Amino acid sequence: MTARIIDGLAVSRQIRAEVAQRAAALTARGVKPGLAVLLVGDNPASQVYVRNKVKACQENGLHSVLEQYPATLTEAELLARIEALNADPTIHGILVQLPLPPHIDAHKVIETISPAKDVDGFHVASAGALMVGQPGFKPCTPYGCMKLLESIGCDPKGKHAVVIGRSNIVGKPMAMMLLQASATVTICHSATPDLAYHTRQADIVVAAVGKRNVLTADMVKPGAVVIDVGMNRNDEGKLCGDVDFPGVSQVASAITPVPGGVGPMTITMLLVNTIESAERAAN
Ligand SMILES: Nc1nc(=O)c2c([nH]1)NC[C@@H]1CN(c3ccc(C(=O)N[C@@H](CCC(=O)O)C(=O)O)cc3)C=[N+]21
Repeated sequence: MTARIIDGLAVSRQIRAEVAQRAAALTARGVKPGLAVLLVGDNPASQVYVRNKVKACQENGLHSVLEQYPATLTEAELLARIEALNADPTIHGILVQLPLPPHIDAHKVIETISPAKDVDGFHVASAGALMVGQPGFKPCTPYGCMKLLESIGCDPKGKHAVVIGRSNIVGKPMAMMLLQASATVTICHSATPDLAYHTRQADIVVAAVGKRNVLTADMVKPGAVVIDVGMNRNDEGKLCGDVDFPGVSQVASAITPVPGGVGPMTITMLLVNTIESAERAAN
């Protein structure tokens, strides 16, 4: 079997077109959706990411503010900046790019963002809302993975989904979203003794570890759907995921590539959350 490749760029384009329409409608009503992106320090990868986020806003009719601060910014200064943005009616979403310098407590920073503007979905209130099935912002990466499943007509209901990785920003919320969609969910992680035992039973596998070749062809049930959240570099310095793509695509029925899979969806769902926030503010 050769798997269908799930095109994250194409799905992104479609959702971004809807975002642009909603942004235009809001703007016509006098509410231009606005995102503030805060970057502390000069991590080159972070600079590329935040620029891509700002660009995506511009392309789809959202207002964005990029605030760049030196690594010497104090935690108190950052918290004060967030408080000001919480109170700013032109801003509907606040994103503080991670990682933060070690002298700043990321947890404290995230908890200072108003849950109403937490478009990353990282606040404990957002995590709690997801857990109990209440409205709140969903973390963009797993939310994007759900949209990718939807795009190929894969309904998790009644399926066995295996999530590899238990991070607060991907693994845990991914498992919650799949559970909400009525999948039977297994969460595997670094202390799972026999990962392949679990993945071989999965109808859906989501790999979110941050390590190459975590999932190989022998670990996948024929016909399974495979979502690769990994972002790694191979020996040639090329971007690659957690999944052995050439091998697994011979066994799976559908698979996301890296790049061009989950990555673009993360930014797309950030736009969706920001629009959602602006719509709530306008109503
Ligand atoms: N507060 C916060 N929110 C985030 O959402 C957040 C963050 N901090 N810190 C860093 C990670 C990483 N992240 C990515 C987003 C898009 C791509 C993306 O578009 N990737 C492209 C390729 C990009 C390339 O070629 O380098 C793709 O996979 O096709 C990747 C990574 C968001 N993050």
